[in-house]
Amino acid sequence: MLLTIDCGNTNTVFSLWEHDVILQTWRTSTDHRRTADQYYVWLSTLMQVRGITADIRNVVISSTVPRVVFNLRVLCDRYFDCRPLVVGKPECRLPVPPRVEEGVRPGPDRLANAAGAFQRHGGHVVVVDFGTATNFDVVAEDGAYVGGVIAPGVNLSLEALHQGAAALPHVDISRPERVIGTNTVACIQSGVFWGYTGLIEGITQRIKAEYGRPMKVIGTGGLAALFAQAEDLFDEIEDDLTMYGLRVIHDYNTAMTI
Ligand SMILES: Nc1ncnc2c1ncn2[C@@H]1O[C@H](COP(=O)(O)OP(=O)(O)O)[C@@H](O)[C@H]1O
Ligand SMILES: CC(C)(COP(=O)(O)O)[C@@H](O)C(=O)NCCC(=O)O
Ligand SMILES: [K+]
Repeated sequence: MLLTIDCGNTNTVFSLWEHDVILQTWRTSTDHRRTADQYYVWLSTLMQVRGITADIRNVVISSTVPRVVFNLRVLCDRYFDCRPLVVGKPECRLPVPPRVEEGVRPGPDRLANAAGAFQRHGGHVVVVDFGTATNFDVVAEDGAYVGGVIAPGVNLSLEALHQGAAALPHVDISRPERVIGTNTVACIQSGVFWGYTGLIEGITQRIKAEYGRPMKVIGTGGLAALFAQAEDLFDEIEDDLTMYGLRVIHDYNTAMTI
């Protein structure tokens, strides 16, 4: 069985695949101090709860936090008896290499998104990925990741307001009906929700204008659905896009070694 691991700056997500479908997905906070043994106890307990007896033999990792990769490698070696494919490392080949400036290392999450988006939609795609950062990943006609935009993430912005302004409380994101807030919380929610709606609209429009061809806009990450309520921001929402991209990269590497 294949395990795909998407480690972001906030959360680390594990998806277990049975053939072409994701059987289960589990999420834990990202912490580079977590050991291989801790991961395994956590993962095997969750599998037991679901009655899954998995024979994991293949693992693919995308990590935007380099430090956690060490313990994830130990997990694979000690418990799954395999060497994981780590996206961004030289031994992990990509179906289509990125076209960016010399020496730039695009986030592995962005490379996985590009691989997944190309497989599903062909090229000419913008992926809007709501994580710790809000990323826009541009995928060209041939499937190459060709760059994009990195904006501060929604929760990071909310947290920054709280940290930086003594009188502003911590607020959770939600969609306010009105733009003009009549209390502090409503004002913050409006600023962040409608502010990000404008950011997504504005940046996708500018990307399309610069790219010069019609493009599909795919939203992914936990908050995509919330923003989709606001306006017509996305052509599709695909929560599993990064995981699917990891699977595509795995299949490509397997085919190359046969
Ligand atoms: N459905 C949701 N509602 C509210 N916040 C969410 C939701 N999904 C994710 N988040 C928040 O969005 C932020 C980014 O989440 P995540 O996608 O896990 O980021 P990363 O991939 O960078 O680790 C986190 O602060 C997380 O708590
Ligand atoms: C922009 C990111 C921090 C987003 O990561 P995430 O929000 O998923 O943790 C990540 O893609 C990254 O570290 N990128 C490296 C720089 C680049 O992509 O150009
Ligand atoms: K991510």
